[in-house]
Amino acid sequence: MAHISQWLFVVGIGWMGVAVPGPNLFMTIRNSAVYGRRAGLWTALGLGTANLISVGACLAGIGLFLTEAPALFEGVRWAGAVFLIYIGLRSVRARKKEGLDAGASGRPEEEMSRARAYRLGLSTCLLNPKVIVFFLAFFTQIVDAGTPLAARLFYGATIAAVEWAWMSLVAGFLSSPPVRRRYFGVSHWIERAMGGLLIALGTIWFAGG
Ligand SMILES: NC(=[NH2+])NCCC[C@H](N)C(=O)O
Repeated sequence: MAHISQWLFVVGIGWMGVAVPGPNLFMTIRNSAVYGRRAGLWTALGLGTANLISVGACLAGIGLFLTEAPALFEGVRWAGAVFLIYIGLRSVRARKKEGLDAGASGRPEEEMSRARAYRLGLSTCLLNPKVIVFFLAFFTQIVDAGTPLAARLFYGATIAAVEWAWMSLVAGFLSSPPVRRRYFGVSHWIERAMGGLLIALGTIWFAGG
């Protein structure tokens, strides 16, 4: 029973980390609002995969290595900042999409391949060094020192699943035909707004935030 309550605690902590607005969320909103359900769901899958990779890296001690080697950590942070600003700049220049229907079928209006959506989710999350820091803190401070490796793996996988599930819900909601019809005419503004937020985050990362 103690295990179930600890696991529920992990679900809660994971959800809190996931629900805080950040690049992962902005990328999910952008891709699902502009490119439709398929793109949103594949982005969520990419984010979930990246979480698993970060969990693995932390458990293998690579995470600690990253935070102990400031140059490496800075490298990831800078790469992440460049990436966010690049995607952000492409997004703020988005034009109104002419000649497309309101997506009643829920199909993507503009094509974004599954692979591209997946890669965007994966890179957004992998290039965010804070995700590694989150997992390190989680494994060293929240889960106690005596927690066996198998339980750690399971808890890490739980957090990855929470991220995947939450972002899939966001994507599913934004791309559902009734919701989509409401904002369809202004979806380029959603793309621009998300682009602005990505640029802002990238700039903050450059500044060391
Ligand atoms: N499991 C995590 N803490 N994932 C990081 C997600 C951070 C934040 N929710 C974002 O949208 O960027």
